[in-house]
Amino acid sequence: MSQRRTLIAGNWKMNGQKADGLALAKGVAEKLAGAKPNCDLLVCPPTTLVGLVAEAVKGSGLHVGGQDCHAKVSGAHTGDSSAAALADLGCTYVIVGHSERRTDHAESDAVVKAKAEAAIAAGLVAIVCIGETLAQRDAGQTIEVNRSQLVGSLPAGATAANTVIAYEPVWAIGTGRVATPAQAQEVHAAIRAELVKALGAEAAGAMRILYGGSMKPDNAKELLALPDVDGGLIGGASLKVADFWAIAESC
Ligand SMILES: O=C[C@H](O)COP(=O)(O)O
Repeated sequence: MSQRRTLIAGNWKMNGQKADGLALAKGVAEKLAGAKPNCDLLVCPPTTLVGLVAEAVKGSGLHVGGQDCHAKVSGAHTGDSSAAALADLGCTYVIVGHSERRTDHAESDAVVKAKAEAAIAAGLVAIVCIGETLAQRDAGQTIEVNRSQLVGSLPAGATAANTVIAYEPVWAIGTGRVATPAQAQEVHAAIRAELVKALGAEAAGAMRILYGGSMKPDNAKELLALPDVDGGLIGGASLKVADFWAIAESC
């Protein structure tokens, strides 16, 4: 049996305002009060809602996370949020290096690594995202691209307790085109092998690697059953209580 506890993480992205965000978070927390799925559950609302959501679900067992943090603790960085501030609001996780941030904000592996290190220093678990584009996959570069992003983005001092890796093929995000189980397992196994080199077999064996990219209730069970898939980072399907819960129940 895997020593890794499955993590089902919802990334709401830039969706939700007070009323619908609260309803969504409370809806998931209420489900959690009635039944305990065989996984950890996390929601990552937009920064504008993190404090409100964290207060609303306090004590429910539902984890709350940020979608990004700055690498610095404080200072003149207009519009950014520090990892410490997210922790202060009640977050226990933060996503770093999502492909949308790598693209929209030109975040390099070095920036992502620095953000992950800031997250860990603030006591958060860093969810470090990597993944290839369709052009890179078509060019046969999938494994090398993911290997290189992983090595460049992995925080110093990474352990299974403070770091989670999320493999998100860019071509599968928000497209409805999910990776096949064989495609997902191939990359997850390659990531695990690279983690063994970087951290040793024990830490690598215990570290969770999530799959993200059009994970839905109808494909989650098959993906989550793969030997090196330890959970999901879910966008669209995390915006509906029923869909997110159905995925959690397939753990
Ligand atoms: O962070 C989540 C991913 O980008 C997946 O999004 P999606 O489930 O809408 O494809």
